[in-house]
Amino acid sequence: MVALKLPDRHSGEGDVPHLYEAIASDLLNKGYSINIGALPEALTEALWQQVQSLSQQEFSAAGIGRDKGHMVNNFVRSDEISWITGETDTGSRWLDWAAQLQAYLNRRLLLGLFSFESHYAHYARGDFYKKHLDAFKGQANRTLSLVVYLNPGWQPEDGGELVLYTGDDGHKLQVTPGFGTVVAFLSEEFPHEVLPAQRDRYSIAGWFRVNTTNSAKVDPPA
Ligand SMILES: O=C(O)CCC(=O)C(=O)O
Ligand SMILES: [Fe+2]
Repeated sequence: MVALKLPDRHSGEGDVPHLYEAIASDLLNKGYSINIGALPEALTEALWQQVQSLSQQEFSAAGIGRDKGHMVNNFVRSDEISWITGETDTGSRWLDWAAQLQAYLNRRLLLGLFSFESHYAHYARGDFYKKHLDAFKGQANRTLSLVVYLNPGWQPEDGGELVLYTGDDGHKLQVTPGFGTVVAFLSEEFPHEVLPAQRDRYSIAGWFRVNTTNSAKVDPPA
């Protein structure tokens, strides 16, 4: 008798269109998407291994704002970050996964996402990130925020939820930072915060940008 092997949705990084489509349709309908434990398991495991192997030296205090405006402000956020590059196998697998998501969203939603940057974040016990927006309206910088959590066995009493303010009426959602959960939201639309956790909390935060190199100069005059 021939044993049929059923495809395992989480067996590899190849089977991603289902998740990409879930994110695309959620963004279209609501502007945000929450997918519990949805990142391919092998990739989540590898990222978890990597974040655990980073030494304290490879993390630095997270700042607010970019370039000259960049400031470390422990009143707003107290986590530490480490930028992800394609120099390691795991880093490049993650960046490939994000690039495929970018390509899918551009095809499906015509978002015109152009670049992606991301970092690991470590919130030690008690760390937080107060309510903020990842981008400011009118400055076409960060368009889509993406967060993935790397915390096996997270319990409700561990805290550390992401609070996403989804409505003008103050309506909010709380997301448990559980292993492989993937959250995406339009950066200009959704204020959010990270509540203090009772144990170490690991994540990746990333942002897709549109191309801001002065399109007026590049486009031919009408
Ligand atoms: O870790 C999270 O849940 C969100 C992090 C965040 O808001 C940020 O890094 O901008
Ligand atoms: Fe944020």
